[in-house]
Amino acid sequence: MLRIENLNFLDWEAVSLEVGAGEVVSIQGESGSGKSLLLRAIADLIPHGGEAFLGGEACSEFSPTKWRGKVSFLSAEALWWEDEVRAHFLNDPELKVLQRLGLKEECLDWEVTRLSMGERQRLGLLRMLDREPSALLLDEPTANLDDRTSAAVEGMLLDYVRERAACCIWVTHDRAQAARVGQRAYTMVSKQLRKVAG
Ligand SMILES: Nc1ncnc2c1ncn2[C@@H]1O[C@H](COP(=O)(O)OP(=O)(O)OP(=O)(O)O)[C@@H](O)[C@H]1O
Repeated sequence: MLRIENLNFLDWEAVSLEVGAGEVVSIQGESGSGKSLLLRAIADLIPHGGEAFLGGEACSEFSPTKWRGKVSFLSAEALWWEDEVRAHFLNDPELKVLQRLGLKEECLDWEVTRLSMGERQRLGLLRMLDREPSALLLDEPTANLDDRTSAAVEGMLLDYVRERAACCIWVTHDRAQAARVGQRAYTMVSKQLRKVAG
């Protein structure tokens, strides 16, 4: 379980939330309402008060790198630090996995600079799953994708959550997607996280 206790950042109201193993919680909200900041605070990427726990262990008991390996934040604009795509992976993704997401086998040999936004987004997702996180913090994971590829990404993420009993928070602007993927739905309004359904 991912448990968030009184997590606060900037002047947003403190957030407390539990996400069970194999559960997806969706978060919607207007642009600039603080959804990304919340995910970044949970991933310990920005200064915050309160605490997040994974399986009963507090974030503060982990090194930042270890915590982020277990509780992974996926931004629509993931950062790439090596020139070549392959260098970002611990294990090369299987061909059938690349094909499922509509990626070419040779894309692992490409320079990061030649990737389209959608290719970056899908490879960023595979890079995250390669590290086998226990919790996924997804910030608009299908933002740059066409409908068919978006469905493939959605399916892969939901398979991972189910098979690994991972905890997942999924930020999206797509109301239909929020209803499809989430067992519980929240919205960020007036600097508060409010439950809307489920
Ligand atoms: N260090 C900071 N100090 C003050 N305000 C900040 C800081 N970092 C971000 N903000 C502001 O906080 C607000 C929330 O940003 P955030 O990226 O979380 O929005 P969001 O809900 O994810 O939006 P979008 O849907 O457009 O991605 C924005 O107005 C942003 O400018």
